Amino acid sequence: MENFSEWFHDILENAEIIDSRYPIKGMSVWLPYGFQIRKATLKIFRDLLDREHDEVLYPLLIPEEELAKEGIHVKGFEDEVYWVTHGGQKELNEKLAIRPTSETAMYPMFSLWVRSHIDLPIKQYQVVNTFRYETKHTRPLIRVREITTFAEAHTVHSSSAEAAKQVETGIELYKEFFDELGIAYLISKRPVWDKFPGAEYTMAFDTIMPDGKTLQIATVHNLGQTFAKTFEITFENKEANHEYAYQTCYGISDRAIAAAIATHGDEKGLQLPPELSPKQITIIPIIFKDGGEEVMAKCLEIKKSLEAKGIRVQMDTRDIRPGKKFFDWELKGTPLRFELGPRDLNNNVAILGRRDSGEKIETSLDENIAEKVSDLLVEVEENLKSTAWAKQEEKIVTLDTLENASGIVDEGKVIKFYWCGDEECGRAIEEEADLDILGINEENIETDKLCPHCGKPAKHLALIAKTY
Ligand SMILES: Nc1ncnc2c1ncn2[C@@H]1O[C@H](COS(=O)(=O)NC(=O)[C@@H](N)CS)[C@@H](O)[C@H]1O
Ligand SMILES: [Mg+2]
Ligand SMILES: [Zn+2]
Repeated sequence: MENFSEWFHDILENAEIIDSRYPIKGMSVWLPYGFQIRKATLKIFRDLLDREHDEVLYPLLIPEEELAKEGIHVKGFEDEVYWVTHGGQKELNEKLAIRPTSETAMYPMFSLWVRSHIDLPIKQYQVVNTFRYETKHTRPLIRVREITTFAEAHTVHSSSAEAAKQVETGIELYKEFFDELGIAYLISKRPVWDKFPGAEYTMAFDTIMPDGKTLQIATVHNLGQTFAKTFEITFENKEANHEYAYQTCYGISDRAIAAAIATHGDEKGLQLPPELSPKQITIIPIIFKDGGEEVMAKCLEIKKSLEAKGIRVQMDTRDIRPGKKFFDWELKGTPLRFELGPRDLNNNVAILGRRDSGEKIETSLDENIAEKVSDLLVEVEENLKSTAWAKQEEKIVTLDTLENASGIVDEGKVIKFYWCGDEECGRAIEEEADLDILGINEENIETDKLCPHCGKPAKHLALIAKTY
């Protein structure tokens, strides 16, 4: 893990997650194994969003006129938008943007739908691919040009308070989502100069990758009435007056999968929380020349009992030596394995192996194996999550001064510091340390400490780091 970037690229290839040799920079192919992980991730995500959102689907293409309507928004994306200019041989009379995100696809429709406060709130989400002509160094899953797993939620409200509350709901949903992926995260309010184009404020989730750099894995934006004014989304309120609506939007992407791979992976390869892992246990019959049939029969019986309990199980019956099988499934990150040989059968025992702790647990075959496996899977899930949070805690240092900030960050740390919150000061801090202020992690704290840069009274605890 010393060279995380190399480890990350290798694991995507060796565990057959994606193939980034697709002949367009920043675009890759989801391979079968990776696709199953993506599918499991989206199932977790949809189960959460479906609690109070409607899943929908909007067109990929956006008329230039709509994309350009909101000045700050289009400014923020003008260097990243891909355009469609032709239909067949014919040049289109209006360029069409390929969605970099879908505000300008959705909000003209909201404008058609919203008339009265009884039409509100609208809470929709879609899981689509979006396209951004990223000019910074692209990396598979981390900074891509086709964001294949862009899950964007957009909500419309009849009051500013309700929109602010929805931002909090979005944050809670994402906390649950990342908790299920066992990913540790930091939540901060992005500095004003780094918020989403057109938003009033942006709340962001960052995770500390093994190399100490932080990755923005989700954002929740309070859009205020800016887009409602641009797209004429107005409603008749209870007092029969017309008001502009209040909006939020929030999203995650392929980075959620990148973060799960990075968080739980190790020198042996991929490691996945049981909910994400395509298979949760591999049964490995240890076959010698004699006693093979009984071993196979027992293994099949165990496989059936696991499947009956809804456990995703596979049996590795390849004619290769067991050690190679262990290696392969450790590389693929399968949480558990079940080994059974003729001698074990005679002693009426089997071995359950844990990928996370390396533990080998001798188990009587008279036990309820399916129950034991279910319990172990819960233990593995808890262990992976608590390990991730412990690792994150180790990487955060709270400092009174930013003197040696870049040196400390180079050791793979994230710095929490007392900040005045002023933009000019913040930008100067970033400039001097050549780092990014992630934002305010604890707002309006009680402290008599002074801002390390400008000496004004500190108002918040902020985070600063090297970022992806
Ligand atoms: N090039 C990229 N590759 C992978 N993920 C990305 C990329 N650009 C953005 N993301 C992810 O997508 C999330 C949402 O993107 S965003 O620009 O911050 N916000 C929006 O687009 C809003 N419409 C909410 S969906 C980001 O928090 C980040 O995690
Ligand atoms: Mg970007
Ligand atoms: Zn200051």
